[in-house]
This record gives sequence, C-alpha cells and structure tokens, in this order.
Amino acid sequence: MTDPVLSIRNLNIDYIGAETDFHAVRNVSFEIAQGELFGLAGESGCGKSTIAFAVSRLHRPPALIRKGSQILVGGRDVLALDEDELRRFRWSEVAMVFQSAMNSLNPVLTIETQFYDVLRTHRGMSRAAARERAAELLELVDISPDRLFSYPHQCSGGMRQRIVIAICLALDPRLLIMDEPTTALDVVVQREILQRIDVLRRRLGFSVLFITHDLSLMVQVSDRIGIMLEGELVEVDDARTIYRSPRHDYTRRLWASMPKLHGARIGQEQRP
Ligand SMILES: Nc1ncnc2c1ncn2[C@@H]1O[C@H](COP(=O)(O)OP(=O)(O)OP(=O)(O)O)[C@@H](O)[C@H]1O
Repeated sequence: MTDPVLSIRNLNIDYIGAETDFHAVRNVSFEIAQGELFGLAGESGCGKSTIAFAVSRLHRPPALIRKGSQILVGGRDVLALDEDELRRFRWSEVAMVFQSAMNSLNPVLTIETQFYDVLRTHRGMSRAAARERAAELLELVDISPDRLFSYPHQCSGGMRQRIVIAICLALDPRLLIMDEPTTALDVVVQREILQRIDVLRRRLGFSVLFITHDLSLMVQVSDRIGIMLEGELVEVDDARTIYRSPRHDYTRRLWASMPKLHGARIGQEQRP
C-alpha cells in the first residue's frame, strides 16, 4: 500500500484502574489507504471505539496509550501533536461522526450558523462565503440548501445525521471516522446514508474507518474489514474474501450470527 492515510502500529491502550489496569487494545496494527472504506467489526467491548477515539486523540483518562504505540495520519505522528496542532488536526485531517452525533447539533442555532462556526474558526471565512460553502456541502448529502435556515428540531433524525456528516466534510478531512453513525436510525435511512458516503468518498477521495454492529451493512459497504476479539485484531482481509472464506474461527461465528446477505455490494450498485 503506498502512503496510507492511516497507519496504526503496535497500538496498546489500557484503562487504568485503582487496583488493576485493563488492557483494552492489544498490539493492534493496520493501515487504511486513500479513498478506502475500512470496517472494524467485533463483539461489544472488544475495543473498536477505544481505537476510534485514540486516532483523533479524543481518548480521556483512564484510557492510556502505552509507549511504543504509533498512529500516523498522512504520515504525521498523531501521538506527538501538541494542543495547538491537535486543534488544527481535528476536523481538517480527521473528522468523527458518533452514534449520537445528530444530537450534537446546537438546538438554538440555525444549520447555517453551525456551518459558519466551523468555517470561520478553522478557515477564517466570511459569513457570505461560509453560506455558499455550506449550501454546497448540504447538496453533497442530498439536502436542499433551503435547510440552512432551519433549526435542528425542524429536521428528521436522518437529515440531522447527514447535516453532521456535511459539517464533518467541511474542511476536506483525509479520514472520516464513523462509529455506529446510523444506529439510532431506521434501516432504510441507514442504508441511504452509507450509500451517500460511498459515493462521496469515491468522488472526494477521503478514507473512512467504519464501525457498526450491522455486519451485513459493513460487508456490503467496506473495501476491507478487520475483525477484533478481546482487544486483538485477529483477521483483516478484503470484504468479499473475509465474508466468503473467513480464516479465523471467531470470524466464522460472527458471520453465522448475522442474517444472510441479499443484493449487490453498495459500491457495485453505484458503478456503471
Ligand atoms: N472509561 C472506561 N474505563 C474503563 N474501561 C473502559 C472504559 N471505556 C471502555 N472500557 C472498556 O474497554 C473495553 C473496550 O471498550 P470499547 O468501547 O472500545 O469497545 P467497543 O468494541 O467499541 O464496544 P461497543 O461495540 O459496545 O461500542 C470494554 O471492555 C470496556 O468495558
């Protein structure tokens, strides 16, 4: 793989306890290429979110990244960034969409003002320029620019989540981390949002780290998938191979627990 967007090497993360420490992420290494959609799967508590938070340095005590761990984004050593560098790095290099992201919009501000806050703070944009850019970004996620003047409560859950994604894309990040981004939404809306992400990453070239419990959606949308078990990454392969010919017994059991797949992979539906 030439110049991966994300490179994780020997990542070890502990949760420090009063009596004992819990080794939540164990010697994990993987890479994500430019434009690649990488899915991370595994049972609840296996360490997926801990990795997602560490990549954007959003982990907080008691989480502690052990010495010897390495996280590079676009070749930069994320673990060595100081506070100023981190502020610039977040949003512009890596943006993160959480499960509850749609509730993270400020209820008393219009959508337009929320775009403006990000674009003014990070790019020094004027209100008029920010409005123009915000309208373009809303169109990317299939939302009419008229919505700029709505408040979050006037938008549906699916629309709010797409607005958050549009705000995340405002600064052209290299990597979008999506941790259970659509879990609170109904399945049709979930699929529509992932289809849109798939089209956008092909068009704009950003990479995606995608975490979900919806394994069939993950298989359909991902290029490669990593399987985690009790803090370790036990298998990584392209989505088709890992689904059809899993090597690890745990991966087999994981697939056995999910409903059978019907229909084409999302990316294939988009291709002519
Ligand atoms: N603040 C914390 N203090 C102590 N242990 C924690 C803390 N946060 C997470 N853990 C533990 O670390 C392990 C990994 O948690 P993590 O949230 O990364 O798992 P996950 O795979 O994302 O789970 P889920 O799919 O349920 O979100 C779990 O055993 C969890 O109990």
